Amino acid sequence: MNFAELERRDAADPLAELRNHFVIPKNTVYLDGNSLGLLTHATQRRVADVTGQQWGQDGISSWNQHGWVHLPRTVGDKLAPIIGAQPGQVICCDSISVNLFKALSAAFTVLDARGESRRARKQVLSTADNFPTDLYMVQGLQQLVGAENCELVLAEEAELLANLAHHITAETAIVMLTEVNFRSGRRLPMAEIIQQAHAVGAVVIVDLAHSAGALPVELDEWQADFAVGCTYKYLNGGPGAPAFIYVAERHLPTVTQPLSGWFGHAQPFAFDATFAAATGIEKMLSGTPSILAMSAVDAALDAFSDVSMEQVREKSVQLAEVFLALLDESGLAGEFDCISPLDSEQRGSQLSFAHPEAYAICQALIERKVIADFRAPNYLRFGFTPLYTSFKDVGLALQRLQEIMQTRTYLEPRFQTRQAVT
Ligand SMILES: Cc1ncc(COP(=O)(O)O)c(C=O)c1O
Ligand SMILES: Nc1c(O)cccc1C(=O)C[C@H](N)C(=O)O
Repeated sequence: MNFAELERRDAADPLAELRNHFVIPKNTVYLDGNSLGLLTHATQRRVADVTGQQWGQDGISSWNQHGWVHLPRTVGDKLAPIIGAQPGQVICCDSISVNLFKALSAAFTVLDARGESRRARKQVLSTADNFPTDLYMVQGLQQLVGAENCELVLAEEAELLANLAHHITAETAIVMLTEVNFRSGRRLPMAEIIQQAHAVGAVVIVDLAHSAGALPVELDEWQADFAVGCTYKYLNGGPGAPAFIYVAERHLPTVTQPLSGWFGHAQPFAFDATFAAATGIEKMLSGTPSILAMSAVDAALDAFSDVSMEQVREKSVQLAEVFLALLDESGLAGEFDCISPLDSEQRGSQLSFAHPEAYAICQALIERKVIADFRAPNYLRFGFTPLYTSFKDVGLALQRLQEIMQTRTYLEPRFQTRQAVT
């Protein structure tokens, strides 16, 4: 496949125009939207307006005048269709980690409301290579409430998939899974998993960090109980942008969560000494929303207003398929062990490869302005963001990878020294 063919694909791409909504770093092929999405022009303008006019001129009256006080819900409702949720079930706040703590605690209250005994049903099932913060949050809750009330149980992903019924049992309280694995890009069959969990009375929390904005998600249709996700990857909300939490409507009247801050109160501005939770999704809020960061997310979501997630998915699959075809043509496929499923149905919007020199190759790519990333111990990840990744980008990435491998530049000492944070 030559560059003429890649340019032909770009010309025929119905999403191609969306790239113009983004600030694309100069001469750069950006394949790291699975870690930090690019800035949109709309966000740049909004942040200028929120600082210049709203905060700068209208000041404190902006809480009402510019709807700051309702922003978590406004952004939640805007995000809802992207993750297959009817409005009123999603709210933007905090980080995934904090939202997981709230979701885990709330999930136990769903079981309490059914009269389940914590001691009989205390297991939180997850996968051993889930993103660590997810596991850490369960460990933190376990420490708080005691191992007799909450116990983290880990399964190997492949073993779990091979026999759901063996792992999800009457002792399982909560199944807490990330739909798309951050290392391998493997996508779990969430509808099937949720069905099995519900069949044995367990509650499900889905982490959508690597799904939201990258592929169609159907939380309502799946009958998911809770979900969390971030907005800084495929939703392009910006570094440290606030996350989101989904609670299925059927649970909203009864669930409670322990981080009962005043923004989760039914009447925050009554300043009552006693907590009384809001009745809707606002009950998942804790403290004051981060308005600058949340405004950035709000504006970034406009990029999704005229596209369907099916279109996004179709392009994502094509980008990855072109990447794999070009890798094959380059003769490098044998050298890079693809740890992502080769069946596109089973993966998210990234490809990951194991290579003993993955770190150095990644650094050499970055020097040539192909932004990929490295994950320990030896994985090279390439993320495809259909809103701004072009087919030509994929061709350029492969061309530069080929140069690096042929000239063995990655063996130069400067690429070999690992930085503490990548
Ligand atoms: C699956 C997953 N969950 C959680 C996180 C992080 O969550 P937080 O928003 O708390 O930093 C990440 C990435 O940073 C992730 O990939
Ligand atoms: N959230 C991140 C951050 O604050 C700094 C650096 C990277 C990240 C990430 O998002 C990592 C990401 N979840 C991953 O898949 O590796």
